[in-house]
Amino acid sequence: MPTGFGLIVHTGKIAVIGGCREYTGAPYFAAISALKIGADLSHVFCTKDAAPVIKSYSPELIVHPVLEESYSVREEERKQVSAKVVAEVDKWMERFDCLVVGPGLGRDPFLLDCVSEIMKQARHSNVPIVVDGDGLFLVANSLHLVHGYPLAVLTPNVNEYKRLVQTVLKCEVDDADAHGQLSSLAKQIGGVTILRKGRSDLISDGDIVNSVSICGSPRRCGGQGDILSGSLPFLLVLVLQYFYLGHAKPFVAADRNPTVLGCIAGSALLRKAASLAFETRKRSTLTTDIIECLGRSLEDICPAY
Ligand SMILES: NC(=O)C1=CN([C@@H]2O[C@H](COP(=O)(O)OP(=O)(O)OC[C@H]3O[C@@H](n4cnc5c(N)ncnc54)[C@H](O)[C@@H]3O)[C@@H](O)[C@H]2O)[C@@H](O)CC1
Ligand SMILES: Nc1ncnc2c1ncn2[C@@H]1O[C@H](COP(=O)(O)OP(=O)(O)OP(=O)(O)O)[C@@H](O)[C@H]1O
Ligand SMILES: [Mg+2]
Repeated sequence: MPTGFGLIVHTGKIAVIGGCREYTGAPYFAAISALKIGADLSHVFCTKDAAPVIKSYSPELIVHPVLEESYSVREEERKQVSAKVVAEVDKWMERFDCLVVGPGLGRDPFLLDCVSEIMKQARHSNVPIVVDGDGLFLVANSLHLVHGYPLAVLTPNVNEYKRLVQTVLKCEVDDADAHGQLSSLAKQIGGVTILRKGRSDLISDGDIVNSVSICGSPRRCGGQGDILSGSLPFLLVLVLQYFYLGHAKPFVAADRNPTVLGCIAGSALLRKAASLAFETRKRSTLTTDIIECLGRSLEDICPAY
């Protein structure tokens, strides 16, 4: 990865699609992590009742209260409301360098239908998409949303991975053949990049499998996955920009898939930050403590000077 990038590269307007009545922490963690590692602007598209809560966490975030859940929309209004929601996000689309779909999104069917349309628009505009949390629930039931899209990254945790394996490969998770199974899964979804989170993070686009196992944290507080999904866009965009320089056809010319490289960097960044936070906070470590260590972790991996 090039050094000094923080000074020269403008990467980044990131949008997180997530945040509903139940979950306001996850989209905040993802969006603030993007800013903490170098994104210029971080937007959150969430439901109307989640928006004031997320706004109150931080003045740094741009929060759009546009998503709707079934309970707030009458049956006969759904088509019209859906078109409005999709248009609200679409008018911003060309300004975004990457979307993160899923942190704290919830599983409301109407909301997920709208998010499917948003993903189609993003794909149509060639915007990279990181799919996490409830976004993976959506994708497991609607694989066509990401199938064959080289700019899609899926970041399943243990449960989300199990669901993907069951749905796509029609079998159970086989840890004796973890690399082979991950590779088959990525191939079956048309070569998307999958980052399987766990004791070691495994990353594959269906070709080789990379493993990141540098020291993380033994503390498993909720929200660490959200830091990862929020950090990935900046790193993906950075690596993609680097590969595009001087390459007419980056996916052909590059000897490594840039989305895989971005995932390796993201995994190392988070694990290092979690380890730094645990050094001082020990068992009281929370996600906010890890976010505070992202800057130091980034300097260790890729110094600004
Ligand atoms: N503060 C917040 O608002 C948070 C909201 N979240 C959101 O909550 C929604 C559901 O996400 P969850 O992560 O709960 O999804 P899951 O339904 O996949 O549950 C994950 C659970 O699996 C358990 N687990 C972890 N490792 C395991 C292992 N090796 N074996 C067995 N169980 C293991 C953990 O206890 C974890 O709670 C998503 O939208 C997500 O983004 C989470 O991101 C956590 C933080
Ligand atoms: N057993 C483990 N030991 C060390 N690090 C781990 C372990 N499991 C996960 N991690 C690290 O924590 C990160 C988040 O993974 P995790 O499985 O907690 O995601 P998640 O369940 O989606 O989190 P969230 O609570 O944000 O939804 C991974 O990238 C990985 O590096
Ligand atoms: Mg998660």
